[in-house]
Amino acid sequence: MYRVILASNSPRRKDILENLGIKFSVVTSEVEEKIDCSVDPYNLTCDLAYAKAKNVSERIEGKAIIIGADTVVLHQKILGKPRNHQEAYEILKSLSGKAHEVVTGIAVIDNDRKKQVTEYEVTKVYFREISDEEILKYIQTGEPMDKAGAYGIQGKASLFVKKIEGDYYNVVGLPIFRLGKIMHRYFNMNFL
Ligand SMILES: Cc1cn([C@H]2C[C@H](O)[C@@H](COP(=O)(O)OP(=O)(O)OP(=O)(O)O)O2)c(=O)[nH]c1=O
Repeated sequence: MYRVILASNSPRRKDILENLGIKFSVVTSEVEEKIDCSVDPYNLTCDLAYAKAKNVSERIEGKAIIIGADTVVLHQKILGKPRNHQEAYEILKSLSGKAHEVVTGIAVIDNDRKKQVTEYEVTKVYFREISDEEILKYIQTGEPMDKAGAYGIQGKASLFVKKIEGDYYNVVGLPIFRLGKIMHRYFNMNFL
């Protein structure tokens, strides 16, 4: 039986996988994430997800299936995590009243069979108009700072979301529908 390792520091990704009742361990990757806005954003998330999974696969002993992921928000440009409150304000202001994409790249590596699969998932998110006062109050909750696009749909930013098209879990950081398909199709593993 293969060990499953989640190569992520994100508590949200851990929660999503735990929800499925799968046995896995977490090993945080040592990849320093750099968002190069000149590259194709879909490839970027795949490359970063792969770099995280690969980094962990090189540091562990024994056979394992390693899962890495990377999430960005796309609205005119690639939006990662805000560096400070001012940037969080600017990002949220730009998302107000508009639709944007949340893209998560996912990489799965089987270190024994030297097999690897990388794909990405896109979810469209529609925000209502958000007033400056609401943006400032939201920033005070502390929610935006460790999240791509400066918001968490699973938290108080749910108040801003009119509708979404696609996988909700993809927005939270782990496209579970796609991951389930990859595991079944390429790694012969069934989460059910
Ligand atoms: C848009 C959005 C993002 N996010 C989070 C998911 C990711 O944790 C984070 C994007 O940052 P990532 O760089 O993808 O991940 P991470 O640094 O948190 O963890 P690691 O690299 O170790 O895997 O934003 C939410 O939790 N809710 C949301 O609604």
